[in-house]
Amino acid sequence: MALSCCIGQFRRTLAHIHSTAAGSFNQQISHCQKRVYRPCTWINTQTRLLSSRTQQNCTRKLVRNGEDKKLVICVEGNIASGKTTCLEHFSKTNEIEVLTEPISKWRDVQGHNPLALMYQDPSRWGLTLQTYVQLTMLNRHLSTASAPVRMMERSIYSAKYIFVENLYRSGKMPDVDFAVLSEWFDWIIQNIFIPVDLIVYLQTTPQICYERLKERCRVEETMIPIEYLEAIHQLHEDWLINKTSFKVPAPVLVIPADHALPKMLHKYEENREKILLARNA
Ligand SMILES: Nc1ncnc2c1ncn2[C@@H]1O[C@H](COP(=O)(O)OP(=O)(O)O)[C@@H](O)[C@H]1O
Ligand SMILES: Cc1cn([C@H]2C[C@H](O)[C@@H](COP(=O)(O)O)O2)c(=O)[nH]c1=O
Repeated sequence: MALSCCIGQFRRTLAHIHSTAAGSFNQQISHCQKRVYRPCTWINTQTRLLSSRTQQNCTRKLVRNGEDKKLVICVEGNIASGKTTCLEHFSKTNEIEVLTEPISKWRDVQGHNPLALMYQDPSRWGLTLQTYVQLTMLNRHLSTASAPVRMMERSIYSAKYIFVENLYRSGKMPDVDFAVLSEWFDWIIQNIFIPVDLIVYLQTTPQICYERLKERCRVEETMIPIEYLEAIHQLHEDWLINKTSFKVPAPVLVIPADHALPKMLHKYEENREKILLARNA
């Protein structure tokens, strides 16, 4: 009842906002959020303001139309933990749309390979790669849904909480680079609605990932030492299991993923319903 009241109130506010001029548009939002938005084509045509299922107390963010209705599941895990293989499995289901990581873009942006550059010289190129990862991840999150359920590989959250954090903690990202990236990230999270209903965490041991990574043999990753995978593993554990590092944006379903492929496929089937019925209230 309270919710429908709130939605009704929100719709009235929305109708009012839509019917007002640009200046008034800014006023309406800043009244609520103490921030001023400059209306632009993208905002007017692609987004709307929404008091959504995760936003209360008059907090409003830019939202793409329909984004609040589809189910979003992010598959998280260490490098070579089996995320792509898991997504491939679920991609055979009609109502599921699968978005793999935009790694081809990280390997080729206008002829440059920021992923390779980052591995060659993280202090120099970490910011470059992570800025681009953040942009392409945001783009993935905001892309138009083509099915009622979206499963995506990683998220804008893990890019920041795992990879940027690791570069910074290991002394390979200068303070100023970390500060700039963090301000960008915080702005995005505070101002753009990025819904996640469930995180599926493929929990592996670093040694298993190391073996799978060697077997996959991606050229940029040939010099990755086991210590790097151990650090990435610990950051995942602290974020998603111990919950001692950063806010977790959705409930977490942990799937132990050290097993051989046939057993993993069986586990995915066992968890299918839990995954597809997830809804982050
Ligand atoms: N359960 C598994 N057992 C053995 N090898 C696996 C398993 N799952 C994936 N692989 C292999 O390990 C490598 C990494 O898997 P991938 O799905 O690409 O991981 P990610 O997307 O997490 O980096 C690939 O060569 C893949 O074929
Ligand atoms: C998100 C993210 C990824 N990377 C690197 C880590 C790996 O080398 C690849 C992703 O490979 P995976 O097999 O899909 O795990 O990209 C990075 O350096 N920074 C990031 O934010």
